[in-house]
Amino acid sequence: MDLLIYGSGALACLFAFRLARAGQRVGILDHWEEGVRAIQAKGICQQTGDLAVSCQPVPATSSAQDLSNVPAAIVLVKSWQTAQAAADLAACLAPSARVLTLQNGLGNAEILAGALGAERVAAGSTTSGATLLAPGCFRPGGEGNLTLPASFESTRLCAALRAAGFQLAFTQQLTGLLWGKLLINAAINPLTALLEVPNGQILELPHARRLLAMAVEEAAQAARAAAVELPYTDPLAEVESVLRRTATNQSSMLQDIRRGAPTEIDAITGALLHSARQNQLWLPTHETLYHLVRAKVDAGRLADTLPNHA
Ligand SMILES: NC(=O)C1=CN([C@@H]2O[C@H](COP(=O)(O)OP(=O)(O)OC[C@H]3O[C@@H](n4cnc5c(N)ncnc54)[C@H](OP(=O)(O)O)[C@@H]3O)[C@@H](O)[C@H]2O)C=CC1
Ligand SMILES: CC(C)(CO)C(=O)C(=O)O
Repeated sequence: MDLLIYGSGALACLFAFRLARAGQRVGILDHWEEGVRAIQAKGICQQTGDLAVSCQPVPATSSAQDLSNVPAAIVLVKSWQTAQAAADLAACLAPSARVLTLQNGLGNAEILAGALGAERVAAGSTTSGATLLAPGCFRPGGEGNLTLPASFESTRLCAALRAAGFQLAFTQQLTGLLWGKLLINAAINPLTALLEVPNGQILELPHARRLLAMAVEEAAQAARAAAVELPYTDPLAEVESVLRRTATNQSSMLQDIRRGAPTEIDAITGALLHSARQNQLWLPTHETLYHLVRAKVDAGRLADTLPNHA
């Protein structure tokens, strides 16, 4: 295997499918047994808008002990699973292996670097979207950008991603890049999760659009207070463009809410609020969105414990 995708959720399936379709020797490692079993049985299946399904065989395992000397990996699990990913990768990577995280939120690269060494780990960012329809089966949610640190340009990982058709861009401004994605996620994910709408609907609902604009303005203020230069000049135009490009996608936070899983609200909105607080900045819209998402998750858990009166 030349490249390991750590994860078997929506985006992990999208990346592994495209790499396998391009003839790359890609494999999957994840602890989600149902996802791994489905991929072992049928491969990774992509369903497109016209309901056409095509499947690619991809080797998959739920145990790092099945792997050794893996030369490169991309981490595509949720931020609460990053510590587990770090421990697994430490057990199966080759000493010279490079690891790329494309996860949302802040703090993932630091967790991986703690276990693997900072020189082996880099964080990038993607605005591609995908929705998991069933274990091992995904629907792509629109073409996005894939931006990587300049230090990654010559790696075999980039060659594999290019061969799979990903459009790569490179940056020296990693903090700006990660904050650029943080702002997009902090604006889109909580709103779509709370309203339970696909990304594009936010643009159709006037009050949601107003909240989006308020969230974008506050996040841009937090970036300025942290002396971070965002990778775009007009944050609202950028967020609206992502919404249009991924209009049919269910955001990853909405997908979490729908299956009663933990959300990435802490790595996204929590990280933004933390930075703002350090700079004595108050972000009322994000503070409210943060607590509403937490309350919605708690309410969902409570509902699961109540007797069914139907
Ligand atoms: N999806 C998207 O469009 C995008 C996602 N991202 C980021 O990429 C990273 C990966 O996200 P994403 O691909 O959405 O992750 P998913 O939620 O699809 O998958 C992550 C993990 O959740 C568990 N899981 C997934 N689906 C189910 C299910 N139906 N039932 C039970 N468990 C399930 C599995 O692990 P386990 O059982 O161990 O919990 C799986 O490995 C995140 O950081 C995300 O923010 C970034 C851009 C876009
Ligand atoms: C870009 C976006 C909003 C696509 O859905 C995403 O990153 C996510 O869902 O987490």
